[in-house]
Parts: sequence; C-alpha cells; structure tokens
Amino acid sequence: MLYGRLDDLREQTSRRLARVLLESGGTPQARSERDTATAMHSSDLAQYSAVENGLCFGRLDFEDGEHQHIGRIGIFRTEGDYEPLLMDWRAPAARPFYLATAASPDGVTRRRHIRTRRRNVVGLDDEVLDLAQAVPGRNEGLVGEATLLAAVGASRTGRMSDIVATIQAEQDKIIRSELNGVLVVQGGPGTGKTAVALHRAAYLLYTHRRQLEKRGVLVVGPNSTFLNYISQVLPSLGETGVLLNTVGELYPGLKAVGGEPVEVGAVKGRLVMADVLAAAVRDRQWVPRDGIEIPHERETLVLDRKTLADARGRARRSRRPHNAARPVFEREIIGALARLIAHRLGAQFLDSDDVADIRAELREDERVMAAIDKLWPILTPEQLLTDLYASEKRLGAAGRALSPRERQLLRRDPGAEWTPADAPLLDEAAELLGEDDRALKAAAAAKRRQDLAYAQGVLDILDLQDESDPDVLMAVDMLDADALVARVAQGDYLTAAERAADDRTWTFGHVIVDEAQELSEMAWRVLMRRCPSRSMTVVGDIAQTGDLAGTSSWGQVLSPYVANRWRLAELTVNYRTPAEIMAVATDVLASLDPDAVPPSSVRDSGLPPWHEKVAADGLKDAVAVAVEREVARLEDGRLAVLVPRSLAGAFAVGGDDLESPVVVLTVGQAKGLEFDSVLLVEPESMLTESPRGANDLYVAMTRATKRLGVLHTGELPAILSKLASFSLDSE
Ligand SMILES: Nc1ncnc2c1ncn2[C@@H]1O[C@H](COP(=O)(O)OP(=O)(O)OP(=O)(O)O)[C@@H](O)[C@H]1O
Repeated sequence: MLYGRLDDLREQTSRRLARVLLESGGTPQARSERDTATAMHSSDLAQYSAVENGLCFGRLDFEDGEHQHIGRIGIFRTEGDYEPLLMDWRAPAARPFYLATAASPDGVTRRRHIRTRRRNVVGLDDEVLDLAQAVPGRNEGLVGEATLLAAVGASRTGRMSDIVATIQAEQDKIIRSELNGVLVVQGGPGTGKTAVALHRAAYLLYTHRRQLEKRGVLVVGPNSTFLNYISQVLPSLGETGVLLNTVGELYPGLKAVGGEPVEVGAVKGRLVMADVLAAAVRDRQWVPRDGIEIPHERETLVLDRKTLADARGRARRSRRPHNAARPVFEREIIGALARLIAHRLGAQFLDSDDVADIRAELREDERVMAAIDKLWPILTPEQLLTDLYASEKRLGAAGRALSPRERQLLRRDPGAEWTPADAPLLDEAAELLGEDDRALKAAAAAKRRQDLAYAQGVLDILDLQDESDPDVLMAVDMLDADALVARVAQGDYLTAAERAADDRTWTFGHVIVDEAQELSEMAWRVLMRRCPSRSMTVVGDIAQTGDLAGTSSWGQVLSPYVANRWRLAELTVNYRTPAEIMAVATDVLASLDPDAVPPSSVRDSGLPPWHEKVAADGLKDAVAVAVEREVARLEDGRLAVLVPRSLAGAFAVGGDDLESPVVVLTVGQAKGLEFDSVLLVEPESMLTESPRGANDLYVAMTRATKRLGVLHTGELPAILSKLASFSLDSE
C-alpha cells in the first residue's frame, strides 16, 4: 500500500513537472514562479526515488491498540483526516521507535523492525517492551538488537549506508540535539560518529527547514575519498541539498593536490600563520627608504619617504583590506604628484579644473601607475603566498613569529602544486587582501541596470493595459521596477548548497565537521568564518589524531571562538570493530593515554586477529599471499591493505575506488573508512614515522569489521603482543 502511494506521488509530481516545463514566455514574475516550481518538483521527485529502498522499516504498537509505521519520509492519507500512513523517522512521534525500552516503554507495547529487499518484506524482528520478558545481558540497552547485529555484521560494499532503522538511544539524543551552539561529539572508533553526524544533518533540515534551506548545511570531511564513501547516505535519507566538502574545497577552484612533509603542514596549520600573513601583506605596502623617483612626461617627480609613509598610513587607516585600500593609496600618491606639478607650474595660476586635468593625466601615465603598483600592488591570495614562500627575505620580514627552521620549512619555489595545508592560508590571505572584484562589480552593476530597464518596460506595458478604473489595484500600484527585479532574483532556483559551492564568502546555517580532530588551527578559522552563527556539530576522536597540525583537546581549538560555551556528548559503543580486535587495539590506546576508556564492542566475531613475521626481502610476496588468502575468505566483502607512508611507493598505494574488492592505502587515507578485512603491514614503521605514530596504529587497527592480520619483518611491537601467531589451521 505504501509503495502504491509512493508511485502515485511520483506520478503526480512528474505530471506537474512536465506541465511546468511545457509552459513558456510570460512575465518575469511568471518565469520566476515557474523556476521555483521546477526546482521544487524536481527535488520532490529525487526524494521519492531516493527512499525507494527500505521505505518503511518499522512499526510501533501502542497500549491503546493503535499502531504506526515508521519510514524514511512521511506519507499521508489523501482523503478524510490526512492521517499519516507512514511517519517520517525524524518526526517527534517516531521517537519511541529509537528510545522506548522495556523499563520506559512510553506507551509502546511492541517495536517491530521490518526488513525489506526491493518491495518485498524479507524479515521481521519484534521486541515486546515488557520488563517481565526482558533478558538482561551484555547488550542490555540496545534497541532492535537482532536487526542491529544483522546490519553491523553485513559485508561492506565500499559505500557507507544509513542507519535509520537501527539508530541507538545515545545516538538519537545527539541527532536530535538542539540546533544552536557548538555540539562536540567525542567517541572512539566505530561508535557511529559519522553516521550520527549525517543523520543529524537530515534531522536538522527536516525540523528547521525554513531556517536552514536558505543558507544551507555544510558537511566537512578529511578528503575526497572519504566524502565519496559517505556521499550516498544523505540522498538515501531523501536529502540532496547538503554540501559535502573538504576544507580545501571551501576555497573555490583550488586543486590542493600537492604533497609535502608533515612538518611543513604542521607549521602552515599553526594559528601564528594568521599573523605571518598579515605581516606579509603589510610588507607588500612598500615605502623605500630613499623615497621614489617617478618619470612623468619629460621630467622626473620625486616623492620622499615621508610623503609615501603618510599615503600608506592613510590607506591603512581606512581599515579596508589591502586591495580595497589601494584606491585610497592611489589617490594620495596622485594628489602628492599633482601638487608637485602644480607647484612647479605656479599653483596660484591654476584653478580646480586644471588640477583635475593634471590628476587625470597622471592616472593615464603607465609609468606612474607602474610605480604605484610597486608601492602597493593589487595582489591575489595565490600571488601573495607564492611570493612569500619563494623569498627568504619576505619570509624573514613577515615571519618574525616563526623560528628560522620553521621559516626554512615554508621556503618553496614558485610553480609547486598547492597542498591541503595551503588552502586555509589562501582563504586567510583572501580575507586580508579583499577580493579584487572591480570587474565583477562593474558587470553586476551593468546587469542590474539592464534588469531594471527590462522590469520598468514590463511595468509600463502593464500600466498601458490599465482600463483606468481607479478602484482596481494594478501591479504598478504595488510594485516598482526595483521590487520586481528583487522578486525575479529570488526566483533563482539553485539550492543553497549549489550557490555556496562557488562562493568563498558564503556563510552556512549549520556546519558539521567530521574527523574534526585532524583540523589545524588555521582550518578552524576558515570554518568559523563560514559559520558566524556558531551553529555547529563537531565530531571526532582525539585519540585518532594523526595530523601533526591536528588537535588533542577540543577546548583548545574551540576556545578562541566560543570560549567554553560548547556542549559535549559522548558515544561509547563500537558498532564496527569486534571485541577480539578491540582487545588488542586497547593496548595501543593505553599507550597513548592510560586513562582513556575504549568503546565497548557490540559483538564478537570469533576470529582472533593474528600476526605473521616474514623475511625482510619477502614482504611483498608475503602480502600478496595473505591478500589472496583473505580474499578467498571474504566472499563479497572488502579488503584493505594498510601500509606506512614510507612504503606507499613500493605498494603502489592509491586508487580511491573503495568499491573494488581490494584497496591499498596509507593510514591517513583510511581514516573514517572501514573494511571487512584489514591487512596491516609493518606496524613498527607506522609507529616510528610520525610523532603521532601510535594514533595512526590505533586508527589502522580499528578499520576492520571482521578480520585483522598484521605482517611484519622486524620484531612485533610490544603493544601488539596480544595478537595470536598466524597459523593456517587457526581458523
Ligand atoms: N545504530 C547503528 N546501527 C547500525 N549500524 C551502525 C549504527 N551505528 C553505527 N553503525 C555502523 O558502524 C560503523 C561505524 O560507524 P561510523 O563510521 O559512523 O563510526 P565513527 O565513529 O565515525 O568511526 P571512526 O572514528 O573510526 O571514523 C558503520 O558501518 C556504521 O554504519
């Protein structure tokens, strides 16, 4: 019945869309209304297709004999009372599906999980919420245990799936936490932080649609492989208007594909770089010690140091960004030069028109403008940063807050690719410089003049058609050309996410940051600029920080922006890593922080993780053999070989096609991902190649949903001593 209703809705919407698309012509207002209708119907259609799988996944039976089905979207009866046939999982009335327990049933007598494949019901799991029948055990407190265990034990596909049917109570509270303020979700590996963050995006859009639709929601992830991995989740929840980006992509058009030593990234990520860049900009506002000689016509005009310094002072005091302050500087210099010329010609004989002519001539003189360009150049962020990195002198002048070694680390010749750590610096530079948007502004002004003329034309025609009955209110009585242009502009039917993607200065209604522990202080500055309302969800695990510029304290990164006004929620259950693997990973965690409490695994796999020592010159062959063996056992699952960075070349790391059965990745690339089986190569190198090596090893070990094997040529690191020795008949 529900699928029948879904088909009806789809058909009606397609028909409406076709009708709108067939219409043409009309007033600008009619066109704008059509655009809006097209966007709305298209988005509804996309939503109906997205929710096809698992449309309805639950049912609640209440004490009073009523029942309610729960699903991905709300579907209502079309006649009579418009009662919901299917309750959207985000609606308050659906909450007991996630929260009701035998101890606190909230009027629910039975919760049913319905499993479907295509349009067929393939399984039901019922929970009777009756204390007398409850069986206490390890997983006390889990909701819909059978369905949950089936979901977490299923083979992985290389794409993250939604958890809407099995959200657990501690997760539900976070998903539905209030919109405002900064919410930090701290949780160990596999506790569902990413899943919760994405479901929260869907929940917030549903609950605060009007508020959020205009400014949009941004989800920030660590790299494009990860974003690709999670990209299906929101569409499967019927939400297509969320922008998924890395911090680098928030700087439109930037391809940050370069690599660099981790220490360089660490320097670039420090907050002090904001001061360095500000100093680098000031350094480009040049006052030569001996003044400057500027050739003009047949003479040479000399501006002394004081005149230049005064002009610079005026421009700086305008408090505009560098490029926007340039006209002030230019006016001052042209004024000073004009005074020199006027003085020589005899100022008393000149009137204001003569002086204006002199100024105009000076402005048209290329040599004069070239001199001004040298003193106060218009700069792009790219140019500022390239010039800074390229010159020890510039680094010396701007980087007083850095040590000589740090300055040396930043040195780089022009032409190198931008790296991810450059992105926040380019963004900071763009703020300091201000956009050189003169061409854009001129084009926008021209377009507005055109639009106004067109709108006035439309209104004139409407006015002509007026049968001059003074009692009849006409369009022209209510609307002038300005208002009409504004209306048409509103009809622009790009979603907020689409508009935001191309706009560096866009500010979002809510920002969700995943793997937030990896962000540098400079990256936080970018995100805070994009979210002045500070309505944010920050999810991460400080025990997993691998980036040297990343954080080990939430308070430290957040305090410059919100002091201590942020709230913390914790997730404690690991849905990914089986208990056998977690037992070994816990020793690694303890080496990082003896007081850290690992998340408790929701299940055992019965498969002890193993290690195998192999000959130093036989590592590649041994890995190949192990891969073959694992693939044979995996059936349709996925395997990842995780190698230290130093072996990335030898093992041809790369290929971000997570849907292929075997991928080879470094730990950094595997962050946030998961695989049925993981082969971890040379843990000792992982531990030693970075000051955060133990964090990396912890991340690597917790990527597996079923099987973990470790291959090493040297001694096994002591913290892995709980691993069993590999033997062919150990399973
Ligand atoms: N309530 C749930 N029902 C079913 N599966 C769940 C649930 N919560 C989490 N999972 C599954 O557990 C796995 C881990 O989730 P997720 O990747 O969100 O964890 P994480 O905390 O972000 O991990 P990490 O810190 O290691 O990146 C995923 O496969 C996710 O689908």
